[in-house]
Amino acid sequence: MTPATTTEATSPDGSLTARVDAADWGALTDEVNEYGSALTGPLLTSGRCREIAALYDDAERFRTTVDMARHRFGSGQYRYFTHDLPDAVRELREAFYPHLLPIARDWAAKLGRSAPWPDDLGRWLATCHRAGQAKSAQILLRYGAGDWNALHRDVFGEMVFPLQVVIGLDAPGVDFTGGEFLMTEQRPRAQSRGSSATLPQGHALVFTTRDRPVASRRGWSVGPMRHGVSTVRSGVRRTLGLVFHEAS
Ligand SMILES: O=C(O)CCC(=O)C(=O)O
Ligand SMILES: [Fe+2]
Repeated sequence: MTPATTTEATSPDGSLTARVDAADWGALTDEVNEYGSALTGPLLTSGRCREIAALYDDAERFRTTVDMARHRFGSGQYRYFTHDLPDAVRELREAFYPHLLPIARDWAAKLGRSAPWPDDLGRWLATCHRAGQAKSAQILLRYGAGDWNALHRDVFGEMVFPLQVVIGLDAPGVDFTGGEFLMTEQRPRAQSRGSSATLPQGHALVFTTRDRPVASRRGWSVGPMRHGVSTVRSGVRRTLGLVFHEAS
């Protein structure tokens, strides 16, 4: 057998940017426009997922740890990374941004809103900082049996990017059961519509942060959305959350 090259051995999933770029962004964009969310397909190897999940125990990487039950956010724990992001997390966030940007701008145009997001993610983050949203919003989450995430929105102030990404780090049906990703969409003067997604290990889900344009008789109306996670029935479910604005 030919020995693996160094690159293959250390980085079997190749460049993360190349993996993100290789997703079918035309189809993903259509699906996000239709439903407010879409799964990318496989991006990270299980080894890479384990590596990222293992960061959870490295306390110095995080600025704060949230006990979800204490805040009545559900049950479980998550940790906010410091600005000194691990390379893989930084690369993934930067890789997604240019693909989400056209969707964000299109949504803003449909809703008659301003689109304050420059091509350069760093410049947008600097704008967030100047507006008083200066803390890292990138998180690692860990749910054990009985844990869940209440329906919510990751909005921290005026500075909002309308889409975000969550990456599954454990395998549903193998490492855990339950723990479906949940979304609701509020309809004007009607009851909400629910949807769910099983997040496979190493796949990413692109989803709506606050609201999205929904076709209505008179053009586009605002469809407010929330997301959360159903109760994990057994095992451990860990995820990486990428948000494209900063926290306060
Ligand atoms: O664990 C998940 O699937 C969702 C976590 C979440 O709320 C987020 O990424 O914003
Ligand atoms: Fe969230």
